[in-house]
This record gives sequence, C-alpha cells and structure tokens, in this order.
Amino acid sequence: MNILIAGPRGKMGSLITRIASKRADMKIVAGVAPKGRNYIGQDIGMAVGTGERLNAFVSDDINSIIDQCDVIIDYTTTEFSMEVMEAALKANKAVVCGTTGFSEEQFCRIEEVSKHIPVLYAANTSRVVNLMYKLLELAAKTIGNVSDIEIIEMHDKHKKDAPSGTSLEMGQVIAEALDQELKDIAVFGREGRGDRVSGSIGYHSLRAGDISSSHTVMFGLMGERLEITHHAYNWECFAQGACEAAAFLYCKEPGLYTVKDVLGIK
Ligand SMILES: NC(=O)C1=CN([C@@H]2O[C@H](COP(=O)(O)OP(=O)(O)OC[C@H]3O[C@@H](n4cnc5c(N)ncnc54)[C@H](OP(=O)(O)O)[C@@H]3O)[C@@H](O)[C@H]2O)C=CC1
Ligand SMILES: O=C(O)C1=N[C@H](C(=O)O)C[C@H](O)C1
Repeated sequence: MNILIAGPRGKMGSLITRIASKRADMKIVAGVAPKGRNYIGQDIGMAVGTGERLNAFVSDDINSIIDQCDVIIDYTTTEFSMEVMEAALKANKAVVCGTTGFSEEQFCRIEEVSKHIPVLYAANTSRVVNLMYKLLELAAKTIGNVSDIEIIEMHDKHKKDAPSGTSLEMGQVIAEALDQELKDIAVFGREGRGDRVSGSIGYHSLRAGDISSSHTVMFGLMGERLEITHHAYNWECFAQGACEAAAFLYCKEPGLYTVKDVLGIK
C-alpha cells in the first residue's frame, strides 16, 4: 500500500517513516510538511535522517500529492490534521490519525468525515495501552463506585496538549463502565485543594524532560489502592501501532475505526 506521511520531521512522523520504510507491505510515496521548511522538496529518507533515499519527496501542498497514496498517517497538530481530513475526504483516501488535543467540534467533524472515508482515530496506538483500557473497564465495573479515581499522566516538556489524549480516552472508558458522562465527573487541576468529590475522576498532568509517556490510573479505597500503569520508554510502540493501523485500514469500507478493531478487542 502507498503511504503518505504527514509531518515527517516530527517525533512521531520520523519514527513512522523509518518503520514504514522497512515494511514489505508499505511504500512511502510522499511526505507533507509546513510551508517554508528547508526540507521541502528533499527526499523524505534524507529529510528524516534515515541516510537512505526512499525516492519519495516532501511537499508543502497535500492536495498536489494526495492522489499518489492509499493511506495517510498523520501525527501532527489539530489544525493541520483537520486540513488532512478535508483533503482525504475530497480525494477519497484513508486516514490514520493519532494527533491529540481536538475540540469536541473537531471530533464531530472527524466523525462526519468518517461516514465517507475510512478513518482510524486513536489517541494512543500502543497495543498494550489498548489492553490497559480493558483492564480499566474491568476495574471500574468492579470497584469504580467505591473508589476515588485519579489519572496521573507524564510527558515530555514539549507536549502541547494537557491532559493527554490517552488520559481522556481512559476517563471515557471508566465513565462508560460507570454509566456516566465523562464531562459530568472529570475534575481538572485540583492540585493543592482539599475538595475531592466522591464519584469524580481527578486529572493530573506532569511535563518534564524527555518522558515519552506514562499513565497511571489509581482506584483509591480505604486501607488499600489499585494502580494500573503503562510506561513507554520511547515512542516506538506508538509508531509501530500507527503502521499496524495503516495496514488494517487499507481497502476498508468508510467508517470510524479504533485500535480495538485492529486488535480484535471488543
Ligand atoms: N496516538 C498516539 O499514540 C500518539 C499521539 N501523539 C500525538 O501526535 C501529535 C504529534 O506529536 P509529536 O510527533 O510529538 O509532535 P512534533 O511537534 O514532534 O511533530 C509535529 C509535526 O507536525 C508538523 N506540522 C506542523 N504543522 C504542520 C502543517 N501545517 N503541515 C504539515 N506538517 C505540519 C511539524 O513540522 P516541523 O517538524 O517542520 O515543525 C512536525 O513535524 C501530538 O498531538 C501528540 O500528542 C504522539 C505520540 C503518540
Ligand atoms: O505526545 C505524546 O508524546 C503522546 N501523546 C499521546 C497522548 O496525548 O496521549 C499518546 C502518548 O501518551 C504519547
């Protein structure tokens, strides 16, 4: 399948380029980057620093290159990801989107677009994190009503959004298990205040150094607590997951898919 990489110089985009370029089932046909970058027009392999020419070039105009691809892999910014969605809709292409930080309105538009083209959206493309979602569902169904639930996430100091997309998905899983709406029970930024409300989910975001990704969900009871934690030591698990997601999405019917569909988890 022919792959277009959005943001190939990014942390995720460069790893995805390296991994996709080694897969026998994938051919990278182009990259798309912001206007004015000095690597526009370069071979994507050289632009990313693989040291190997891939015979595919970086453009600053997605509409001029989109016809070459089957699937776009996009881990960039909310603004650019929305442009990618619209371009993919116009050209009838599939999109794997791993960008986080979308507004509710933007999510609604992605849902609308996915009625016409295949879209896989995942705030976290690690298969292990998606397994963790199942563990959280079980924990929330079993002890969620009798615990104080806190989500603590840590990322590198350059991350733009907070809380992380993953912690919002985790909260969503827990809220659904409790038959609640996340917006009714999520409490952000309670640090230093002694007003913990029963039945709420507390959110805590830490940003420091080059922490790749760490999520802990604590179910606090009296006399004991359960913590379920995932640590990523680098971003490779997410990039591997992005390529698996693209392979899954190739030739699929229009629809909104998740990593659960890739893994066959219900
Ligand atoms: N779903 C998941 O599993 C994961 C999701 N993420 C999410 O992915 C997103 C990207 O993260 P990360 O790689 O760390 O971020 P980076 O800042 O490292 O990369 C963002 C990339 O987007 C490019 N970009 C920005 N604007 C445009 C534009 N207008 N046109 C084309 N390209 C553009 C940048 O180009 P340039 O380099 O030239 O500035 C850069 O290459 C974030 O939302 C993050 O939260 C991250 C990890 C895992
Ligand atoms: O920006 C990151 O690094 C990550 N972002 C995603 C998120 O917001 O949850 C996924 C992962 O935690 C890495």
